[in-house]
Amino acid sequence: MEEVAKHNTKEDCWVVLYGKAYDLTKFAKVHPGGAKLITDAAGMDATQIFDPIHPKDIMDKLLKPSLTMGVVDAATIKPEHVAKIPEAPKPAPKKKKVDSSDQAEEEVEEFKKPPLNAMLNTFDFESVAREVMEPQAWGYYSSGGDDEITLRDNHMAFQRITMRPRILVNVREIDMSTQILGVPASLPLYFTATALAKLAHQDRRGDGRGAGATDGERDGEVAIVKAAKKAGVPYMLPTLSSYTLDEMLAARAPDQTVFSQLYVNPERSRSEEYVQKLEQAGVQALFVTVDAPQLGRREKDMRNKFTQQGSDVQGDDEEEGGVDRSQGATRAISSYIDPGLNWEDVPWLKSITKMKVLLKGVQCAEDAVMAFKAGLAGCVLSNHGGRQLDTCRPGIEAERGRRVLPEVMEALKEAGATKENFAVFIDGGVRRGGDIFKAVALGAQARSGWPHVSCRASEVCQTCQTWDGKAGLWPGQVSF
Ligand code: HEM
Ligand SMILES: Cc1cc2nc3c(=O)[nH]c(=O)nc-3n(C[C@H](O)[C@H](O)[C@H](O)COP(=O)(O)O)c2cc1C
Repeated sequence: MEEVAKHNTKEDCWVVLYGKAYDLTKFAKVHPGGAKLITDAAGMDATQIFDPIHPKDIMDKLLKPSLTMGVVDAATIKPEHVAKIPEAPKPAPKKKKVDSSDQAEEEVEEFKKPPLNAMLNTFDFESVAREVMEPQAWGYYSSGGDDEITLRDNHMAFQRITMRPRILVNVREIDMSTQILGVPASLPLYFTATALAKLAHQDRRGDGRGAGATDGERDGEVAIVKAAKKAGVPYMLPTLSSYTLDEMLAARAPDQTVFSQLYVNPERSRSEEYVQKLEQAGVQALFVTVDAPQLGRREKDMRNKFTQQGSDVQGDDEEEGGVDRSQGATRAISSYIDPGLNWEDVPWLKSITKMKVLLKGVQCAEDAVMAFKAGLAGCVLSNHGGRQLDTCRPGIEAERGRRVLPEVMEALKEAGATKENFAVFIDGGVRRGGDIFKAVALGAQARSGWPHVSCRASEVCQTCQTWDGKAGLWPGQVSF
């Protein structure tokens, strides 16, 4: 460790991860999370801060073997060598007035997490998550592209769709079970792929009880695999997971079927290898993400990081400063998501697997029809939860002149597609059961609900003010 500690500058940056020292000097400059996260740990053991974010095998996948400088003797790692998560400024705790006989005093009100069974919908979960998650992780989870117009509109579009009930229908027996791509599901819903699940389920307080953790566990995607089994719905494993693929697959119950999301790597052989592994493990369907060829600009998340890392948005360092850093990230992200992927690659995608291949991120009728004609198994109408290109239409949009799902369904029918030969899914803004109902009624086959919290109530006040004149809560929010 003494040897590693000598390489403790931006220009000469070695970092220890899981007992091995890596020379990250060059890699830091193209690191999608920004150089600072790595150079701040120069000469140190960064395992503690790395673990909640990345799978253990990411170095083997992305770094040249020559950058592994050697194995570090654990006995030589002293507490001062261990890089710690910087203390993030937490929002000031809420205060309440307490009347005493003399004067009104202010008392700090600690946030108490309500019991799980008091959280009834995703708005409730979001309210709690905002309080208990680390601000940096919350920034990553809750932010959308640019002005977050699409992010908000995704749910607003559901609110614009109103019910027209028919009466005197026998609803004594209700069965919501269905099949999603041949996989039985207890209701028409699957858990979609979301990167970096450990960020919401980690131990960052040093007391063994992390933000979302119950017994000091940090289960991330592994917990979602188990929850999907319990709920009887499929889960789409993310490519950019915080657990390794093997760990996620091993968490499955013997009879559990999962899907997988795929970001196509510019080195196609890497994707081929990944897909083969999925296929061998019995994964049923491959959802290729096509709406993120370049990284969306999440300004709230960026601002959050800068506040916490104490760097200047107009920073003088090309790699670390606000705008430049984000462009650095955009350049770097194309090192593992191929921005050149196009329709001519579809035959290749179909040729590398026997799994059903679908496109995730289709946003208009023309592309849905092209996917059908290219012989794909289906598509997800999605704008990536408003995290990529802002001002896109919500997949559920049904208003005249802006329609997406109804337009897609009509065009597909005209092109000869049927429920049996082409599946249409939808995601974005699904926050409660009624939303799933609306999507199914309009023709989609399943809704992909976000397994974590996904209503952006934090941003809602503004929206609410314009929407119903009341600041604060959406209808149905916080009921405890
Ligand atoms: C001190 C060590 C590290 C820390 C604290 C760290 C932290 C982060 C964070 C917070 C992000 C999310 C950025 C965003 O979405 O805005 C990120 C992204 C990323 N990092 Fe790291 N990282 C570290 C080391 C590494 C290493 C060694 C590699 C690869 C060998 C790596 C590869 C990536 C990749 C590919 C992404 C983009 C995809 C993703 O979000 O998973 N990182 N990193
Ligand atoms: C924190 C977060 C991470 C995500 N990561 C991925 C990802 O790695 N791959 C992907 O295809 N979609 C990703 N998505 C998009 C989701 O799969 C889905 O399209 C979107 O969240 C649906 O909108 P909703 O958040 O309003 O439910 C992510 C979404 C969130 C919120």
